[in-house]
Amino acid sequence: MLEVRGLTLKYGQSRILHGIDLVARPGAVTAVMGTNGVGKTSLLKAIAGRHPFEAGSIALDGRDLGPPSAYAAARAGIAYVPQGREVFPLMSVQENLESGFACLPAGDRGVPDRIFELFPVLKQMRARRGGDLSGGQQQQLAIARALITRPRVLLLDEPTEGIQPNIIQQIGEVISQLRTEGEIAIVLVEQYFDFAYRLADTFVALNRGEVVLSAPRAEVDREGLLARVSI
Ligand SMILES: Nc1ncnc2c1ncn2[C@@H]1O[C@H](COP(=O)(O)OP(=O)(O)OP(=O)(O)O)[C@@H](O)[C@H]1O
Repeated sequence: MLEVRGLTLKYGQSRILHGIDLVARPGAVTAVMGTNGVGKTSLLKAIAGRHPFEAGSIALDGRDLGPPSAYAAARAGIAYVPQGREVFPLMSVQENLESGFACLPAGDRGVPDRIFELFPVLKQMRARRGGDLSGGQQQQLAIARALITRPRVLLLDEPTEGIQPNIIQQIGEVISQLRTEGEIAIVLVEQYFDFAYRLADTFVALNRGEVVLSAPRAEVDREGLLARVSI
């Protein structure tokens, strides 16, 4: 279980996150929602060790992750799929997948068949350069690369952004499968409301760097949530 407590984060003198609490459980999708600029990406970056935070703590299964470090977070089991995907354009699909090995012990450095079961298109395109894939295929590659690390937490930053509907559906199916398997805590930052609403077990709504709603699905009214996370 991922536990974020009292997280505050600054860019220069501007405080962007003000004491965020968030819990994400294995086998559940925690959707982090809110309008542009409320701090969703900053929160994921902090959890992934990509940006220092000012105060607060991040713990995985009761163990504090300590000072922010992308490598330490990845080693601990936190995988991050950034907004914009960050696929290496000149490297092949296979090489992009293998770049996920960096945080794994040598004995675990193989691409499991499971990855190609989840994303069959990547098997066909193994030798193709990352930059030559469509946006949707790149998004699938970015998720696959994150799963290579056998994470306990999967952070997804706007996985549907700029992607055509049939691939959005496939990505939704993969997220559902991962949830059903129950091993991974999924934190989904998403502006496509219906996509997030369909998948999420818990909703966390942010406004101006603060949590304004945190509730399980059963306690959330769709229209009320939509009003809170829309402009
Ligand atoms: N590197 C940075 N330096 C300074 N300010 C930043 C930086 N990155 C983000 N910000 C600011 O921090 C605030 C939160 O940004 P963040 O990207 O976390 O929001 P967001 O909710 O993910 O937005 P979006 O939905 O548009 O991606 C915004 O006001 C943004 O302008």
